[in-house]
Amino acid sequence: MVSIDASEKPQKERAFVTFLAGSGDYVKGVVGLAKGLRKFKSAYPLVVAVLADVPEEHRELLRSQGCIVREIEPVDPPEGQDVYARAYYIITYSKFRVWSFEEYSKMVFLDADIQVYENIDDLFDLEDGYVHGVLSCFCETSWSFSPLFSIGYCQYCPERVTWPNEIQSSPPPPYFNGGMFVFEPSSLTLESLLETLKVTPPSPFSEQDFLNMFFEKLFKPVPPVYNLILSVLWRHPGLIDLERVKVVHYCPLGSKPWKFTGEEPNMDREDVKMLIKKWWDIYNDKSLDFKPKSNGVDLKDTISKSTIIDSVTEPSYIIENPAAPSIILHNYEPLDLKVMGHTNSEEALSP
Ligand SMILES: O=c1ccn([C@@H]2O[C@H](COP(=O)(O)OP(=O)(O)O)[C@@H](O)[C@H]2O)c(=O)[nH]1
Ligand SMILES: OC[C@H]1O[C@H](O[C@@H]2[C@@H](O)[C@H](O)[C@@H](O)[C@H](O)[C@@H]2O)[C@H](O)[C@@H](O)[C@H]1O
Ligand SMILES: [Mn+2]
Repeated sequence: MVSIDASEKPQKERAFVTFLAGSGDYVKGVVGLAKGLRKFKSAYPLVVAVLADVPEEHRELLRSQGCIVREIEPVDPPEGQDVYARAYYIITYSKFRVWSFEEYSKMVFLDADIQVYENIDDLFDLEDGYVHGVLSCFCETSWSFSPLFSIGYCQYCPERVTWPNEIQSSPPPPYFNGGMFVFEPSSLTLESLLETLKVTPPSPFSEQDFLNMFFEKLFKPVPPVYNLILSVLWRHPGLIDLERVKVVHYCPLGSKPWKFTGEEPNMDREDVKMLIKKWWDIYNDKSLDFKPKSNGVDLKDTISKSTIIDSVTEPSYIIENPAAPSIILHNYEPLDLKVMGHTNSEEALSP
């Protein structure tokens, strides 16, 4: 019997992974994310889990930007009334398929409406056996269905309200935003996710609610600079130092850079306009386009990308000279693995 000692066992790779559905403009988000990870010299590739409805032209565009495109089966939403905060949240359960990518030892999931503004490879060194993510803010009206919203509770300022006993004896467990999480792929975990989903009714934030319930005992918060939900800027002024933010999540309605008009509430803020421009600067930076190499020869010249890139309409929104961010707030320490020892939201949020 041939034995392979640990040193010979092929090291599994690490990778970032995102999710893409439909033939719309989210593909621009993935192109931007691929270029952002390249800009900040990430050591790991970007895998894109695509549903069958993503057109070949978009898949080719993503491959031309160095992405690893993997088609996944959709995950059907649980039986029950459609209660989603946004109608399209019905498709986001399909994110669960990323647990099937067992050729990777560790993955960092990033929504397609996320951009990185620093290298975040340190996330891969977080403790194994847990799901790591950034706490959600409960202050947007998208949370108005929740009693937490009614009493004004938010994880970003837990001391703001005294916890009324009539609701429950203590604040809820930490709850993370489903746009960024660190996990280890496992087909057993995927099977358990899917089996549990069958007996779990739908809820407003679909897969995000489900993942928080499923991983309640295995979730460890990381500092908000690793997934700045844009609305935290106006819901909690005085909390985040924009200069130190590593990841921006363009969540709020109207904040998707590829369809930004500046008309929705808060979209006329100088800090929002600055972050939209930062996104476009990366998206439009041709020096960040993927340059495949073979035997050291730059194959870029042999791939006629112009026909592919042009197929994605050029940016419809450019802001000239937005003001620099006017908010200088608490500094967050860069992710220090010792921080990973904390077990509650207060510790995770403490500067
Ligand atoms: O038409 C769509 C809508 C959503 N998504 C994917 O689903 C994620 C979650 O949707 P979104 O980011 O819009 O939700 P939010 O974070 O704004 O609540 C997106 O980032 C994409 O990765 C997609 O690919 N196509
Ligand atoms: O399907 C549920 C979605 O729930 C999350 O979006 C929400 C959530 O973050 C709320 O906390 C915000 O208030 C809201 O604005 C934002 O849209 C994830 O970003 C997204 O990837 C996905 O999981
Ligand atoms: Mn998102």
